[in-house]
Amino acid sequence: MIGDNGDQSARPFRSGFACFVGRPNAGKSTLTNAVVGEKIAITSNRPQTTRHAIRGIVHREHGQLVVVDTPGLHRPRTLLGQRLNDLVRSTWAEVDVIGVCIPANETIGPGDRFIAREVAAIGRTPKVAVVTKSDLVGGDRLAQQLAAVAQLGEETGTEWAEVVPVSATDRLAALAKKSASAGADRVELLTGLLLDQLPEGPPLYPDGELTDEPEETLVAELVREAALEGVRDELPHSIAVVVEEMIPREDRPADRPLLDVHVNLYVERDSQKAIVIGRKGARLRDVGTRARTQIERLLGTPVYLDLHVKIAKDWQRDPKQLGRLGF
Ligand SMILES: Nc1nc2c(ncn2[C@@H]2O[C@H](COP(=O)(O)OP(=O)(O)OP(=O)(O)O)[C@@H](O)[C@H]2O)c(=O)[nH]1
Repeated sequence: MIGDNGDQSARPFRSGFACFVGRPNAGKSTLTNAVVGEKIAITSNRPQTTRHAIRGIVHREHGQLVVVDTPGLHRPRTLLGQRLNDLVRSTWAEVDVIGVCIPANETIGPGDRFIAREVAAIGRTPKVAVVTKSDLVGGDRLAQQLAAVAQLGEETGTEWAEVVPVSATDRLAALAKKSASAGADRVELLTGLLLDQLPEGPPLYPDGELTDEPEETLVAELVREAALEGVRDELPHSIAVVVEEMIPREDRPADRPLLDVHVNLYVERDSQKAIVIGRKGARLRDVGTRARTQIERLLGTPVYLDLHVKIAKDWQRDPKQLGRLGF
């Protein structure tokens, strides 16, 4: 609102980058989606789901916040693991504010301390502690966790600019108009606090743009998300997805368009291929149906999804294959 309120109109426009860090499964991707208000990053209950630095863009009257989603930092066991860690560190060094995510329902452990120390070393970049998944605990436990997070800051030499509890899932539900709650509202509060930490500057992206990721990447991630559901052990890390082609079907009436989407899903071994495809192809059909629904929502057009499972032997350890698969 532009009025004659001196304070409001004098408020400078701020813009810049934020990232959420935290150990695997801390809720970083879900929080990115909740802050941006759209499904930009895929999520799953398997650790290390995130592989790409995906940006979501938040537009507010007085600022623009670009959220970069990074993988969780972890002990690298493969070349992919090493590259992911490098990606995380280089992202941290570039952003204007870091949100350190710590789940409300889990005791603070060595992983959180490791990350807090790493971010403390990044010097002057402001750090906001975000206590995620606040919906999973009661008020007493939440209060204890907030105190533990303050303590973590002291122990590791990290100076928290703010400590904020949030529920990203409640926020996403509220956005879908299903409910309202304090945890959901505090996502908006967090967004404001992050914006306050940004330098003054003009918008970095056009109004209304929610992400600068190419559509192909988002589509590939939606397919990977569908494929991850229900698979176990090492298989999630062995799945890579590449969109080969997206072309509008010719000879369709203008009011009934159809987009042909050709996707290859790579696994590392024959046995994994069999699991992904399932008995008589049942599992792959199911993955295709779920992915197609999400892709149609994202792109706003009916889609024909052509999904193939291929083997890229031991791709996680092979530099050439990593390159081809976009890492
Ligand atoms: N109840 C509840 N669950 C949440 C919330 N945020 C995330 N989760 C769940 O926690 C799990 C991990 O969430 P992600 O957002 O994928 O976590 P992440 O930190 O991005 O994980 P990596 O990509 O593996 O590093 C998923 O099952 C989410 O649904 C929340 O606010 N409340």
